[in-house]
Amino acid sequence: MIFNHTIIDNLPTSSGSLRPKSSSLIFVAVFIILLSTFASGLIKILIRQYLSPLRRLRCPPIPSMLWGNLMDMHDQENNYLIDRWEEEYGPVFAFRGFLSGSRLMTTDIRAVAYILGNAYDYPKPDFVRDGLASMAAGHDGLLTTEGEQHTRQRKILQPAFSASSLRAVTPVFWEKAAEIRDIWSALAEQQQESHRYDAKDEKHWSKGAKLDVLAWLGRATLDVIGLAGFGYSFDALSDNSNALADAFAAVFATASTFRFMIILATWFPILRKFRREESSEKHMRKTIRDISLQLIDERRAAAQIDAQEALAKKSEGDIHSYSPEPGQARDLLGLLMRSNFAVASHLRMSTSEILCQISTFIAAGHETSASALTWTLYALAKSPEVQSKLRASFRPLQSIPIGDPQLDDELTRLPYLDWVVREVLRLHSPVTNTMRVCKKAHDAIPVGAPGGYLDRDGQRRTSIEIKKGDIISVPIQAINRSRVIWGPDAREFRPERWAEASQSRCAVPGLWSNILTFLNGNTVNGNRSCIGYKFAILE
Ligand code: HEM
Repeated sequence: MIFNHTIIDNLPTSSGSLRPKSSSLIFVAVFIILLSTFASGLIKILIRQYLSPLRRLRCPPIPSMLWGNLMDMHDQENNYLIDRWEEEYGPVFAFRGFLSGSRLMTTDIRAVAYILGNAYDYPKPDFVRDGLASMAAGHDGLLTTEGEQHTRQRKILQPAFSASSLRAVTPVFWEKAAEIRDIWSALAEQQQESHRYDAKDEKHWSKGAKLDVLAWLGRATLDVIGLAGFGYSFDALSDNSNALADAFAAVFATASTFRFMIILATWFPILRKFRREESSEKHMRKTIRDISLQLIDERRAAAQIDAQEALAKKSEGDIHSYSPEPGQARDLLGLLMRSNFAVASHLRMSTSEILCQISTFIAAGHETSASALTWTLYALAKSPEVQSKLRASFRPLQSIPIGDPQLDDELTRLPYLDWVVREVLRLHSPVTNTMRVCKKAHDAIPVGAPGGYLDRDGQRRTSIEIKKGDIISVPIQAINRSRVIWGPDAREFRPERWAEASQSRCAVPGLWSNILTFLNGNTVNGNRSCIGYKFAILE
């Protein structure tokens, strides 16, 4: 009886009132409420985990009852752990999460297609959405919304990624590519000069220069999304100590550290409120918010006139179309602002939604592209013969000046460039996996592997039983590199594979190029594929 004991402890020993101190009572009451909330939460988790049909799946050994396989998964290099598990347990198995709860992991492409094709029945788990929302100024951004709100937002934003809209932003890619080329050339020159000066040793020339390529490309892609999406100049490349670029780099670097608090907050949402926020994160959020408000303010008047003119010209039926008028801005900000004044509710976005979209697109559109470009340079540096072939394929285009649209067209028609881009994005997917949760009371996910898979009791099964609340991991990178799917050389960087008919017939349910890098979806039950994939490929 902790409660009584505490009250008795509060009784005055000599004279005075016999009433216990009210502050102690409140403290004890709060403590008991917290303890019972925690205990009932824990019991619920344990019961749910015990009843989960995923317990019937085969699973790797569990190194810790508390953290399951989570620490091993965090520490693995390049997702090879998942490859090993797939080799040992087949395309359908479970790994263990917090308190050893079973989570589904599947590389079976039919099962993955089913999960991604029913995106509103299999959304991102709440703890993932909360994490993304904290980067994106709230829960109203495209990455985190669900159902009708998500469908509406995607329809409004889609025209920003049409062929003609992307053609209009191509000069930004050229401009930033030239800028980073000049910066790197100058830095390399400086380093070589200093080597020569310091060591007076010609051999240093052959060592080349050291550059933090990922950090520089992060700055370049931040500039690109700012200009191409919102007509805003972050000047991250030209400003050596750009605070926003540094803040983004710090946020993404800390996101990759294993933190017990994050795991606990997965299951106890109240703890998310006490999450220690890095100062870089705070700074990033505040800067983006200030910039977004400034952008909204600047474009509000123009958007209002745009919307009124469109309304005056259109008949009632036309008001329900999504396409901007000829001459109207098709960049992201233009579409967002016009939607703020839309008459039809299914075309309208609130100011809070617009604020979230701006930070969503800045975050989703720049780190992923920087990572893809860094891996491209890495792959080319490791394969000098691919580098030579690629360079040779560009030579015939040397006479076409940069800025001439013919050059853009010719580049998109170069087969070797196309294979290199596909191969980098297959082998080095910047998003290595994603998570989903089952929202249906019960479901059976179909499996395509011939003969199905073996469960823990050695029984063959052709579908995966799953219950509401069960968590699924979609291992994007493991599927892109699976030897079962791509053959024995799956982990080699070999652009020529894309010339072989067998590869293009590969049945991975990806949005682009039969790889899972940009995920997939369908318009009926949720399309969560990357809306910016064409932008990224051009970039
Ligand atoms: C190589 C670069 C990129 C890669 C590998 C990539 C990959 C992905 C992936 C895997 C998703 C799905 C995430 C999930 O549901 O779990 C996604 C979603 C998204 N991406 Fe990309 N992305 C890239 C570039 C871009 C760019 C350049 C933009 C914007 C200009 C962008 C904007 C978005 C948005 C807004 C979503 C959310 C879509 C939705 O849920 O409806 N991405 N991306």
